[in-house]
Amino acid sequence: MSDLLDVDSRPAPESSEDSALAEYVAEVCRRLSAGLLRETGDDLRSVVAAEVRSVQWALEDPAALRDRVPVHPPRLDHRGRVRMFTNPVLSQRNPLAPPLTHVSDGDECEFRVTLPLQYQGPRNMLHGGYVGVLLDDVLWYAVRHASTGISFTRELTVTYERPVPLFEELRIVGRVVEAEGRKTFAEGEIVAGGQVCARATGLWIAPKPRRDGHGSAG
Ligand SMILES: CCCCCCCCCCCC(=O)SCCNC(=O)CCNC(=O)[C@H](O)C(C)(C)COP(=O)(O)OP(=O)(O)OC[C@H]1O[C@@H](n2cnc3c(N)ncnc32)[C@H](O)[C@@H]1OP(=O)(O)O
Repeated sequence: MSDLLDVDSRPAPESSEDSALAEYVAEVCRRLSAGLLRETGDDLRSVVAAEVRSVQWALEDPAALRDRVPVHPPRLDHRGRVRMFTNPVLSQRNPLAPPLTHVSDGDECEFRVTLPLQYQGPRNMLHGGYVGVLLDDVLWYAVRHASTGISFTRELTVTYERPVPLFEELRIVGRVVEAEGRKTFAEGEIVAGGQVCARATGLWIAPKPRRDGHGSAG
């Protein structure tokens, strides 16, 4: 993940081992979610027992996760407050996030992900609402990358051209089309197997400057 999403460079107010533990437990939660939706009977019990054992193992042997470098440890903001990266699409520490892998910035920002069962809408296809969530986040990121402050999504139009598949790698791409004052227009798409499955266009607006000259977001 790019430094763009770091709140500050000050050290995380918890040990690296604890940050690694939190991200590991989030991974276990993701596997458990998929297992609960996939398995029944004895297989379900085996999956649950195996994942509970893996958390016990990580808790009982602090050295077990020594080689893992936390991706999103908590940070301190400029007022010294603890800031957790909670984003439900990108955060390694949030079990709700797949999370996406950041591939590149530049004229286009690109992320990749292979989505498991818990994101299913129609059989083997991504839920349409989550298609919008992915595009909102990646287009927001492209806007953030191209500008100095934080903007909020004002308008997002999604066109569903073909089903977005689960269980295969997706490319999610976003780019800025035009910037004018507080407004930034962006567009992007989700691509699977070389085919565009969904497109989005949208408008992001930076909050009005406060009287002290700062934006009101963040
Ligand atoms: C650090 C790590 C963090 C990491 C955090 C990672 C977060 C990722 C999040 C992904 C993105 C999100 O989900 S963001 C969350 C979802 N979005 C929201 O909750 C936003 C809710 N809406 C709002 O708060 C507000 O509407 C704002 C702030 C967006 C804008 O309010 P405002 O500032 O009062 O806007 P307003 O004056 O009406 O409009 C500004 C200008 O835009 C024009 N305008 C308005 N709408 C349109 C339109 N559809 N098309 C053209 N132009 C328009 C107006 O005419 C005006 O032009 P002119 O008169 O200036 O010419």
